[in-house]
Amino acid sequence: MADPILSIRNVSKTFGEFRAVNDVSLDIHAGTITGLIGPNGAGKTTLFNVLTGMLKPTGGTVHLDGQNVTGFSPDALFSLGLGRTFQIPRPFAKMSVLENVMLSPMAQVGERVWGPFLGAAKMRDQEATIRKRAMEVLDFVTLAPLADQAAGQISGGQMKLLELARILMGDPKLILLDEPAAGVNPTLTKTLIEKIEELNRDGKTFVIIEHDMDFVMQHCDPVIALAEGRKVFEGTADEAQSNPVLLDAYLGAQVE
Ligand SMILES: Nc1ncnc2c1ncn2[C@@H]1O[C@H](COP(=O)(O)OP(=O)(O)OP(=O)(O)O)[C@@H](O)[C@H]1O
Repeated sequence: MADPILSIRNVSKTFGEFRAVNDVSLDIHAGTITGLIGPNGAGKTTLFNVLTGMLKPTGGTVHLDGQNVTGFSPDALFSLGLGRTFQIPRPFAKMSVLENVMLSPMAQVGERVWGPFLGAAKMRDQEATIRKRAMEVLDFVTLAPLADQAAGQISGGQMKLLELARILMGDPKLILLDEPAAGVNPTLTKTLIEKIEELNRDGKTFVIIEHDMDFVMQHCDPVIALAEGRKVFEGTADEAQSNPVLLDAYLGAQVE
């Protein structure tokens, strides 16, 4: 098998005495949609926070495409092609949907790098380019009709699509989604899944935290389970559904 796009070795994160993530090792392979499951408090979001540079691990290493990126900042990781969305989206509520996408960190990186060297006309050109790209991305996630609406006024599901649009501005190769389907109506969930699968066919790799087991079993492979900070299962969706321990402890009635 090809080298993993993301390689996590013995990663731990403690808060005081409490081990939220405990010695987790796993590989994410390019082109997959990995489902990360586990009960509340298992450490899934904490692991995402470590992988995306929002928290520094207490121990262990993270390699992205073979490069040791342990402890890198979220900006640096985003520049290297790692995008993530949050369990609860936090758009700039008073700005328009389009402005939120135009403010994506990747567009900002461009501005930081080029801004001081560009004349006013070139800056306008660059803004036009960012605007055009933002509209394309909004069109892709089906939000183009809402481009001028205040981001605080769209639905929770539309905010999740907006988050996806923001990270797509950076053209990431690896996308981590934290509970994309939570609180989203079935129609928008369907749209979101279609977009994830389309992006995946185009070569993007996903890791998805999700409590909705139908979502995980139908769209994720492999499936990895955490419990009390540790990795307790790794296998295919079929194996997950027939694993007695997992079924009993983490999937329960949801699968039946
Ligand atoms: N900043 C923090 N300080 C102290 N404890 C924390 C902090 N962040 C998370 N924890 C604790 O770490 C544990 C793991 O939390 P985490 O949010 O990673 O779990 P999760 O698997 O994502 O849960 P959920 O499915 O409910 O989102 C929880 O007990 C949580 O209270």
